[in-house]
Amino acid sequence: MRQIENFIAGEYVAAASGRRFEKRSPVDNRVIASISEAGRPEVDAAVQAARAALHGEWGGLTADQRVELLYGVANEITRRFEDFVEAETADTGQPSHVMRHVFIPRGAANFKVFADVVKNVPTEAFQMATPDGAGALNYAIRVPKGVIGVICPWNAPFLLMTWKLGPALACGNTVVVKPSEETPNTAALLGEVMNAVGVPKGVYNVVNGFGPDSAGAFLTQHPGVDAITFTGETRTGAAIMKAASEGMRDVSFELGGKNAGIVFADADFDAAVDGIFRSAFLNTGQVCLGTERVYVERPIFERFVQALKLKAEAVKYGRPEDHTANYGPLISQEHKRKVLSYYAKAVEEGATVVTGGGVPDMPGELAEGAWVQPTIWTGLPETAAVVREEIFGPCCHIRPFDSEQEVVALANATDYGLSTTIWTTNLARAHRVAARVEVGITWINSWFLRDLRTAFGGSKQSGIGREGGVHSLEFYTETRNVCVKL
Ligand SMILES: NC(=O)c1ccc[n+]([C@@H]2O[C@H](COP(=O)([O-])OP(=O)(O)OC[C@H]3O[C@@H](n4cnc5c(N)ncnc54)[C@H](O)[C@@H]3O)[C@@H](O)[C@H]2O)c1
Ligand SMILES: O=C/C=C/C=C(\O)C(=O)O
Repeated sequence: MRQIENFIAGEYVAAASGRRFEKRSPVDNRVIASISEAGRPEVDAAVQAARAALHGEWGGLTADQRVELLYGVANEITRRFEDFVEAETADTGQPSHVMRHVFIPRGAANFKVFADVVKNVPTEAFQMATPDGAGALNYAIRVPKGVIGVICPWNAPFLLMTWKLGPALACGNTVVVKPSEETPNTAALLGEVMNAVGVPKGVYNVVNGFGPDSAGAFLTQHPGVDAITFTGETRTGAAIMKAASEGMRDVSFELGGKNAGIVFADADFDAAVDGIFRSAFLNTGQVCLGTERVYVERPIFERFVQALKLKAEAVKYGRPEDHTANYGPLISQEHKRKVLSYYAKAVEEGATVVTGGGVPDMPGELAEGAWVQPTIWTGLPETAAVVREEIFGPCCHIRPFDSEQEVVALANATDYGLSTTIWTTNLARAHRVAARVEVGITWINSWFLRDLRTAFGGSKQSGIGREGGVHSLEFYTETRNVCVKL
């Protein structure tokens, strides 16, 4: 069984309280790790270490020197690729080939892309006239914001953590990370990488624990934290925003979604079925950008439902290292209970269960894991709880539509606004609909195709702010204007 400690000022340390909690495997519910739960003293020490690093060697580095170090971090992640794959699959139970091809490579990319952004982005300058005719010159300088609190979810732990660390460190900040209690492994491993590469002590710190009355709350309430970046549930975002209001600390939030997939009758049918299948069921539906509401134009509705059903019924359950498997368990027993409660609610609400709706028959010790069937419903009104609320499981409701106007209204009738995926071969319509859907991220004839230079974030209750490319600089730096009278 793995022992996971906190990582403070370059050292792995257990909490003074001696408190530990257990991590169970999603695959078979075995206890696989014991984790030290940081209390206020450890959070305090981590924030102080991060502050000291800002004023120490790290703060004295040039941008070029930081960029070199971050390239070193990316290369060391690549060198230890299999360790990261192993750590992430242990935590999430997802197929290792998905980790190998999608999630872990993004960890290295997240450091490289933001190193490049910081190296290449210009700062603004404005010349202005003055009454004496000599003029003045304004120019901007960017400075790091300071100590950043980084609060992470469990669904794509390494990708989502490094998506914040890359720009935070490239901009010269220091960080204290609170990984999800469900997925502490890769954050701990990254400490070894930082030390191996020579990132100064205190730049990267990790405190483990839960949210309320634990490391998450202690960190977000800590007055030594200058800004907080958070990915997770909208409800948690509200609690963190409250904490951040004390001291007027800035926040960047990537929150929940109830994303719509829109399939027009003229779409490339097989590509649309494949795309919606991936968006609903990749990572067992635990993707913030995933599709839980599917709208299909009436002429192809029945055929589409049948085709998606066939694919959902063909998933191969199995352990992460089983190369023939393409579908994993949910993250935890707790999440399994939540998803199954929605499966039951859908039936109570009068859904037609096209496929799934329960727990698969798993052999041997896998029967103890957090497995649920991929599930498709039809026939529910838009007011049904399973059509309105984020379930974060492998399920979707499919409804027919008759016009472009109708489907835009349906897609927008939600408090969330993270992403959408539109399938059509009519380009003019694709652009029209994309402009009218109230979300931060729209994919046309694709899904989760990521260019890390683009703006990423949600509208409405799906988030505050945008990260990605130069947009990340808005959050991770403070812009100062200098006005020089000539
Ligand atoms: N918009 C995006 O980019 C994006 C990406 C991935 C996941 N998500 C969302 O994340 C959610 C799933 O992740 P989750 O269940 O881990 O989310 P969560 O909100 O339950 O937990 C996220 C993190 O916040 C911590 N936390 C909880 N309460 C806290 C508090 N009061 N103060 C400080 N920290 C606290 C948790 O310990 C965890 O580390 C889904 O809603 C999903 O849509 C959004
Ligand atoms: O589960 C959510 C996945 C989010 C993806 C990103 O934040 C990203 O690709 O940068």
